Amino acid sequence: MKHIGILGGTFDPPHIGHLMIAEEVRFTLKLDEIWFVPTADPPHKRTAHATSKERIEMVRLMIEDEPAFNINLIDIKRGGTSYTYETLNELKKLFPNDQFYFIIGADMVEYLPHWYKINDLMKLTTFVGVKRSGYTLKTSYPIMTVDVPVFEVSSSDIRKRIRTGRPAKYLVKEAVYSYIKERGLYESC
Ligand SMILES: Nc1ncnc2c1ncn2[C@@H]1O[C@H](COP(=O)(O)OP(=O)(O)OP(=O)(O)O)[C@@H](O)[C@H]1O
Ligand SMILES: O=C(O)c1ccc[n+]([C@@H]2O[C@H](COP(=O)([O-])O)[C@@H](O)[C@H]2O)c1
Repeated sequence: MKHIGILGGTFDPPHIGHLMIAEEVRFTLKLDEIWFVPTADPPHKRTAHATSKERIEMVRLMIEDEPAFNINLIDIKRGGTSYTYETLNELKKLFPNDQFYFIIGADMVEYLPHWYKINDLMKLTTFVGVKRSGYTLKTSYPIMTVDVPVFEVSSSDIRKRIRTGRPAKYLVKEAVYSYIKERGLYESC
């Protein structure tokens, strides 16, 4: 049986906050692997600015040096709104012997009451909440928490920085930054 951490996200773009929480949770819970799962349409925010292909490529570039990190395209292949209940149902059918830990930042912990079929979803996975500036990990749902350094980095701030010509270079992996610049991503969004 493998213990697998899932980091679902829009990854528009993927940044060092994602890497940091994935590595802290992997280490603390002694997980075998972390799977980065890019969404098709995110359930609670507007569609991504970059295309699915671009977001997949950026995640690939971000994790290429890390053998314990993988990308899984289950949400993008299913298409439509990426409800985690559906993702976990599919994963449990495909990998019945493995145990999944769904990693979420505190903003998503606060949003848990609004998740699709949340009570059924709670039976399919263990949620692992991590701190995020401006949000609390207090919830009535039975989640685990892992202590992480608080990094204020967010994809929306990175997009805004690129649009307004402020520095974003060290908020993403070098290869991701080069990809963003080569393609001119986020310059006008
Ligand atoms: N700096 C961070 N610290 C802790 N958790 C984070 C951080 N950035 C993202 N996360 C978590 O990672 C998951 C995927 O995040 P997502 O891809 O939506 O990035 P984001 O930075 O939250 O994007 P945006 O700013 O566009 O909303 C979510 O559970 C989110 O809470
Ligand atoms: O299933 C839901 O209702 C639901 C609501 C909000 C977020 N999620 C999932 O949480 C992950 C992080 O979402 P986001 O929008 O912060 O990138 C991603 O995998 C989403 O599919 C899922």
